[in-house]
Amino acid sequence: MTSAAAHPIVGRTVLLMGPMASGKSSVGFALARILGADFADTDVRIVREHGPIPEIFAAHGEEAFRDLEAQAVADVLAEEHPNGIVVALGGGAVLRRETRERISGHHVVYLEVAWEDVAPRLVGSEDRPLLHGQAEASWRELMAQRRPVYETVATLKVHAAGGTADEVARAVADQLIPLQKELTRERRH
Ligand SMILES: Nc1ncnc2c1ncn2[C@@H]1O[C@H](COP(=O)(O)OP(=O)(O)OP(=O)(O)O)[C@@H](O)[C@H]1O
Ligand SMILES: O=C(O)C1=C[C@@H](O)[C@@H](O)[C@H](O)C1
Ligand SMILES: [Mg+2]
Repeated sequence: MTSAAAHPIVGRTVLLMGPMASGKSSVGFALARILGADFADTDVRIVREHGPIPEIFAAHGEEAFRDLEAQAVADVLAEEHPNGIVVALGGGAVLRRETRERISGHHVVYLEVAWEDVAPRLVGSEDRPLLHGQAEASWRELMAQRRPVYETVATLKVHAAGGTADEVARAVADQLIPLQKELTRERRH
């Protein structure tokens, strides 16, 4: 494990973004451990406070879910995390402009995957209402709409299917740390 004092990400906020099943939650948890940072998952916070995501979609619709999600992101960013925090976002969180504005200035890591990578991970998935039981067609359609947003918002893009979640987290850390060093050096000059 990298010691918290030894790496320049300490105290920073890192947000993980990407499509359903790209590994935001699993990689985020592992990355927080590597960085010695706190971890939050906005989907988990919403479920804890408001109940299962499919029930929120069914009872109140997607926009109501997006309101809760935008608030969850705002709340986590307003908290004090002296050791830094890794935040797993929901797959559609960056569709909201207010969220894009709030996260700008932080590290936003795009976990890039293809359908073929995530298909085995989505087998039997029942907690993703936007897939409507037609996982491949729905996932591909959402990606066609969202890829340009992900590409625009990302400060770092990482291929997220070349190994286990722990290995992907290691790859993210290995790219984030020099990036932050570079940013810190630029700010000093
Ligand atoms: N690199 C990986 N290799 C293999 N399996 C993985 C990898 N990353 C995540 N998984 C598995 O894929 C599934 C989905 O991962 P995870 O829940 O982390 O994705 P997510 O991006 O948070 O999805 P969602 O948008 O629905 O929140 C989980 O069962 C997880 O264990
Ligand atoms: O991609 C999406 O729009 C979603 C992804 C999940 O993380 C959840 O936030 C929810 O199921 C919606
Ligand atoms: Mg997740």
